[in-house]
Amino acid sequence: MQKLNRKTIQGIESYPEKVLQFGEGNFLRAFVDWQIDVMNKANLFNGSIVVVQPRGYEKVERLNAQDGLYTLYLQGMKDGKPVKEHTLIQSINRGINLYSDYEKYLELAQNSELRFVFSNTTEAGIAYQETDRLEDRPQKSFPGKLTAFLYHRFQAFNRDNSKGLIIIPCELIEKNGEKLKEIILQYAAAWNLGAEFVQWINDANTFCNSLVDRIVPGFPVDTITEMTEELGYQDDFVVASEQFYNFVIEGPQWIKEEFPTHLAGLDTMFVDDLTPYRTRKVRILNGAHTAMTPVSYLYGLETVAEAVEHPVIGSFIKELIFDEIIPTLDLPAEELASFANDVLDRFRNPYIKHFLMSISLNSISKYTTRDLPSLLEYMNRKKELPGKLVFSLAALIAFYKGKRGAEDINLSDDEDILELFKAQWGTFDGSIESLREIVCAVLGYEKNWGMDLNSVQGLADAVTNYLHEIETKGMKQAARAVLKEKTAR
Ligand SMILES: NC(=O)c1ccc[n+]([C@@H]2O[C@H](COP(=O)([O-])OP(=O)(O)OC[C@H]3O[C@@H](n4cnc5c(N)ncnc54)[C@H](O)[C@@H]3O)[C@@H](O)[C@H]2O)c1
Ligand SMILES: O=P(O)(O)OC[C@@H](O)[C@@H](O)[C@H](O)[C@H](O)CO
Repeated sequence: MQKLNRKTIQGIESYPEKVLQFGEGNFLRAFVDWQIDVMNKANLFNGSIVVVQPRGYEKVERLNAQDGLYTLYLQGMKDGKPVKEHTLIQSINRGINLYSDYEKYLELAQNSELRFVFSNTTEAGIAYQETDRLEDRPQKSFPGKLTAFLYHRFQAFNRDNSKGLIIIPCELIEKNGEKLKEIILQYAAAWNLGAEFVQWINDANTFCNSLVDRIVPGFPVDTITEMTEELGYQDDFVVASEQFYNFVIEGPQWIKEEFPTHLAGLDTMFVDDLTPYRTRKVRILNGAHTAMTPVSYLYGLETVAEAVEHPVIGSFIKELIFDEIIPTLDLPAEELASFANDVLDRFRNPYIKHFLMSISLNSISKYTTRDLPSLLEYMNRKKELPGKLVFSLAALIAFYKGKRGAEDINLSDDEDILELFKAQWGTFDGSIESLREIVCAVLGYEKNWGMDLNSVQGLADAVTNYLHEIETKGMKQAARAVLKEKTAR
């Protein structure tokens, strides 16, 4: 079988390099790079992407072996009909290995046609790293790397304001653009880059906050053999995604002239305030994902679709969304219900296997940003605890015991979180008192929750009771019981 690259596939277009992208991951390839490919194929953007890997370099080298080409499978409902299609994405021109080719990175900073920066470095990526220096090749952090790039550009073009960039981070954190800019200015101060550089960052560059939405399970492990036969080439970067997408960019309307998604029939939105879109998406879609994962996995299920279609777990998820998350949001009820129903349909997508284990990564911090605000707001509004949200917190603590029956669970989270759970579950003697101690220690881990959750009235007791039920009766019985309850015990 021939390998995918620009020699084996004829007629691949090349475009001037207009975009620097931090991240070679599945999501960006199925989202931003796809949108740029759609615009290029409609002769509307005429630009290609240079990818740098935020950490390491192996993937970018492997992507270069395919000359940046890869296949995107889009599978799901499109205009009301189930559609499964694939397309060869040609928008990535090359990747740069920052460890061996840092000079090429600096050369790119001198390219006058370069205009955009996109990134997706996970929720952990937009962070200041005190040890980063301007002289490092490369800096450890993504914002450190970008600051060095921008400083080189500022010098190369002699402070020219017309050579600034439009910077659109896609990380799922609040005010991602503002946060990134803040850290760049922090580096500018720490590295003594001068007031003129700070002025140039402020005047010449446009930092946008953004919200992204598309379910991208990534490399289709279970169907790659049939796909390879269908494609007729070997592609190590195939990415599978749903059809649905939503890209909301908080930034000036003039960006549309340079990034004309609307002319290509893409409904990417440019808005003044993305807060309502973000809250709705993070609380309903991501909140449901994070809350359903430990419950469904310990129930014995593997994928999101199995969970939503399941008679018990499916009802659990619906009640969680409609009875406990939606009542804490301020958008019109009909709009929220329609969004939630669409989300449930997306979860049911029969074409893609979205594994619960892949969603489970960093679940403890995800619960803080995606579910805890709903739990606290519910308590604030109704003066009682929401049963399913509390139950899912108990299920999360059970999940972090690291066992599903005799099977080990491959937990993936920050070292301190894994240590906390290991130490706590290490003390478990089978009694409810010992479970209470575990719960109190977890709820008291302020570093994660941003507060001591033991101060939420009744929460420690309710979590302990649910955890006791999960431990003694098993998830199947415990989940069935919680369905009948309106509030937490
Ligand atoms: N896959 C989806 O459905 C989807 C949808 C919307 C948003 N997202 C977000 O995108 C992020 C990446 O998802 P993906 O599916 O592309 O995963 P992936 O594993 O394919 O890619 C992860 C990317 O993040 C980088 N990275 C990982 N840890 C990092 C760190 N500590 N600092 C800097 N960079 C780091 C990796 O180098 C890689 O580029 C996730 O955090 C997720 O929140 C994913
Ligand atoms: O990608 P994560 O690990 O941050 O979260 C898992 C899912 O909730 C997430 O990927 C959603 O599928 C996505 O946010 C949909 O746009």
